[in-house]
Amino acid sequence: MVDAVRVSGLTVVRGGHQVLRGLGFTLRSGEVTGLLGPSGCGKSTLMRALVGVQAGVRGEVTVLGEPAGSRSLRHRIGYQTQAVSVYDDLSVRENLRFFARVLSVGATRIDEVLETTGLAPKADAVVSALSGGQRSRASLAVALLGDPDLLVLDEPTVGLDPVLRAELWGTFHAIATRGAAVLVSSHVMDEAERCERLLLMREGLLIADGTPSSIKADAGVGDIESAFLALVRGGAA
Ligand SMILES: Nc1ncnc2c1ncn2[C@@H]1O[C@H](COP(=O)(O)OP(=O)(O)OP(=O)(O)O)[C@@H](O)[C@H]1O
Repeated sequence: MVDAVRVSGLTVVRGGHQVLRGLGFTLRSGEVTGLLGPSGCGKSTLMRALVGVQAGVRGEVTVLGEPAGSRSLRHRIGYQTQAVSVYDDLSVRENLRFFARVLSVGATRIDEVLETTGLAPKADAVVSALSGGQRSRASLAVALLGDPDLLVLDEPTVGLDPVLRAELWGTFHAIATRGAAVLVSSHVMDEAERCERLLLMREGLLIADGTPSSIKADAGVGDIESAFLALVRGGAA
């Protein structure tokens, strides 16, 4: 597998406080990596640094062989923020048409992302009439329009029921299988088992980087939540 992202010595200072404290890791194409940690530990800041929209970044962040934020990366990265990023008063298809024009993407891609996100039956529904999960999938559909090589998803499953969550994780894996690197953040530890690889964060530091099984085995416990607690108690951060 190819490294889609290489990060070393990544530090971000906001309001005089070190929000990220010298992180180093790589992300591989074809894998779903989970970014897990408690609220406020720096997950969104890290994601913004990868996408190239974070202020106050120090260290090296290379995405698809280019420095993060390079113009040439714009169409190669899909980013879903925590806020729903589609227009409420337009239908799903109208939103996709609008963003496809912005990205200079052909109309056939609209049908593909509707299929991938399971939104084809809701294509002509106005966004304001959709459920929370469907809105979240509409934002995901927009993030997928450019057929990105790196997909960065900030808490895409928050507030969704277990069935929808399982479906969305299936979608993330399908996207990775087609060759993209997928980074998904969550503060819910039980989502860890759905990832091929995990980055565990606490207070701006990376406290573990590995497969769910290797992290559990290293900590000598049976679940990621216990592994996280063992790492914290052992003084990893
Ligand atoms: N502009 C800013 N000035 C000062 N502190 C900031 C600023 N932006 C973020 N922070 C702090 O940086 C830390 C990390 O924030 P971030 O949003 O990255 O966390 P998170 O892990 O994504 O949290 P959540 O899971 O709640 O979204 C928080 O403690 C936050 O208060």
